[in-house]
Amino acid sequence: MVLAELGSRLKKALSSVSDEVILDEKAIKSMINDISVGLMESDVNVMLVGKMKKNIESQIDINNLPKGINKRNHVKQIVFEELCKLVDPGVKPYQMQKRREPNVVMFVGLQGSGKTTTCTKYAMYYARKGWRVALVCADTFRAGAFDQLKQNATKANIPFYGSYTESDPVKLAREGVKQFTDERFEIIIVDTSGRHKQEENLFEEMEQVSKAVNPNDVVFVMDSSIGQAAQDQAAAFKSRVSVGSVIVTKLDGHAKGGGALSAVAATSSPITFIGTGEQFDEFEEFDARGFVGRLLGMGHIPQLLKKAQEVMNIDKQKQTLENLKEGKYTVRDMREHFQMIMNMGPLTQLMSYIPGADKLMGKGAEQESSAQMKLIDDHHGLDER
Ligand SMILES: Nc1nc2c(ncn2[C@@H]2O[C@H](COP(=O)(O)OP(=O)(O)OP(=O)(O)O)[C@@H](O)[C@H]2O)c(=O)[nH]1
Repeated sequence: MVLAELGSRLKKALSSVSDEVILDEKAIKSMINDISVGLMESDVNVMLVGKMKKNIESQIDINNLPKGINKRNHVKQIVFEELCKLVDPGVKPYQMQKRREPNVVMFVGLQGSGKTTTCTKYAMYYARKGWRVALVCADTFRAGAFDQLKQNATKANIPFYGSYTESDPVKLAREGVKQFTDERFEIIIVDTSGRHKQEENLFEEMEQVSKAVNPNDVVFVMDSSIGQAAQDQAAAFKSRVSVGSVIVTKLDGHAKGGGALSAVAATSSPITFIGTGEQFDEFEEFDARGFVGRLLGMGHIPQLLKKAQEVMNIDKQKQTLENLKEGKYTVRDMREHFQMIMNMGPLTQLMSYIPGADKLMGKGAEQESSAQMKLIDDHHGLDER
């Protein structure tokens, strides 16, 4: 689970609302304080935390609640909504469109933010949903960038375009987009160069590539380890190209993730996905309510259903149901079901969509179940060979 530390801190603070014998002003104050400290330890900006604190306080008048209202649920709901506001700028991101022209998406960000890896994760995400997706490498700055994209794309089975000899990123981007447009691809992803710092050369190159390919969306990829400094970085990129969405990476490894997410939201940029690991399936759609719900251990059933629908072959399921009615369930059926569950992503991620599952799965249990799933996976691999 991403931001596990912040999650357990927030859960503990909220559980005091259920556990206190008398829910009075003092108990509420202590809960708000605990939540604020937890957020600040996750590098959320002090001003944002202060604003959230005031908003919560102004909505909870514990001594004058209308009759019939469940005090504890009322308090929890207010806290939940305010936490959602911290990571939700309320701006709609670009939606892919099925039409004659392709959806061109340009990726920008600093070097090492995870751009190239994220391009592949993004491409795979849409390819799994049935879109015809291709990748263009317009990064001529970093030696080995094309090789990396080529390797990733080959592994993920995504067509790609790039060159070992061409040094003009604008030419490469234009040619790649033209080739895939002619070949009727529906989503063309252009990976651009990064630099160590936000510097003029990077921004100029970005603007030129953007002019050449006229993207429908510009995705800014940002490493969560920079915490609240994300606000300045996102604002700097936004001021030079029309950033339409943000992907925050490496949320698996950094305690400052909360700071990064809230800082991006503060620039009114919608976060569309988060990166939660180096593997291509460690990539999640970002939905503020679902994210906060999972952080607080409330789960997110709609997302679980969506994931199941993505990997399910409905016709096959109907057949299995018919077979089950007749009492037939073969080892092949069982293997297919295990495979389907594994295609839904890491088990720990799935469990976080189930309300209260965090209580059932301690850290040891998490590791054990991933190991068990790996065993099944290995066994399945053997079977295939
Ligand atoms: N833990 C973790 N590692 C990630 C994630 N996303 C990317 N990485 C790793 O971060 C490192 C840098 O990723 P790249 O994709 O090469 O970064 P980049 O931004 O394309 O770098 P340039 O092409 O040099 O601009 C690699 O080791 C990736 O495996 C993530 O969500 N979690």
